[in-house]
Amino acid sequence: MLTCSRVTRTFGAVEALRDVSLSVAEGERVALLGHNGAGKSTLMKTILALIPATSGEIRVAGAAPGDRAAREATAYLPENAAFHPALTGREQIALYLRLRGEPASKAGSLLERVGLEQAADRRIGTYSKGMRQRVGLAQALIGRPRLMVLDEPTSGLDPVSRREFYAILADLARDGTAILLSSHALTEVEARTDRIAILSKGRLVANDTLANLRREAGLPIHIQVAARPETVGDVARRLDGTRVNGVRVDLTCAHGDKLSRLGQIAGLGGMIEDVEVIPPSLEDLYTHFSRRADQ
Ligand SMILES: Nc1ncnc2c1ncn2[C@@H]1O[C@H](COP(=O)(O)OP(=O)(O)OP(=O)(O)O)[C@@H](O)[C@H]1O
Repeated sequence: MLTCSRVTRTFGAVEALRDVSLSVAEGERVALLGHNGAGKSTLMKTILALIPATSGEIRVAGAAPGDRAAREATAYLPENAAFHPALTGREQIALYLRLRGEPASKAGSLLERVGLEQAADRRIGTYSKGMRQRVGLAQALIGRPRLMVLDEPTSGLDPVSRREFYAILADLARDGTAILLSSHALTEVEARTDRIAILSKGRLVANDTLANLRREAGLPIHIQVAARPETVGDVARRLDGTRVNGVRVDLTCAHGDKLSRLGQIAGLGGMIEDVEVIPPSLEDLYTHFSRRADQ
């Protein structure tokens, strides 16, 4: 649905994007991660034809950005979507529907889709930030887009609103919508997107599933072993681990040694109460790939 091939964008001496190649298939949710100034918004703007790329090629649903076919296929939710505070949710969505040449009567079903049916006839000025983001999502859903570009859609949302927001995105992806979203909140995209793309100083330094990135980075895995209080000293010694408190022993091992370490732990039988395997976090991977690109 979206392909970016070797996209570069410069602003004077600043290379905001350098040679970025990235694609998003139908039904795929891709998280675009990067520090402030990494180039996320610039990439989104070139995809939307709000600014041209300096070089490289972008295709949206087979068309060039800005072409009618590409525009019809694409929806965009900017980071801080602003709506008229005096309008109700229904009036605001009806306005966008009319601008797009669609019947205003569709506003109700769009607002229902994003869970705003109860508040549809209240003024947006009385909405919480989470509710305003939902209005933004309802607006983005007009015309059944095949590609959604969402710039930090969950910033400022509480955990419950975030969960609900991602549940709506999961439904859309199941229906075949391709989703590209940017985020600073690394942990929240872990289980909620299909692929992670990391931009660092304008370069794409990682682009794969979380499982593959973990394998590629080869960062150590942490294992927390809960031992019986009377055996914890013995367990720490036998596993050559670190005793953390009265009952816990922590181990660190390479990805390839995980199974043999778990076998060792299982061999201690009744001395062990529980085992927790903690893979490298997305934060660890993010740091790893950003640093690696700097070397
Ligand atoms: N119109 C512009 N003129 C000059 N420089 C720009 C312009 N737009 C972006 N830049 C520069 O390009 C680089 C990438 O900016 P961009 O806004 O794409 O980053 P970002 O990853 O979206 O950051 P953030 O997370 O802070 O939104 C930055 O160095 C920024 O200062």
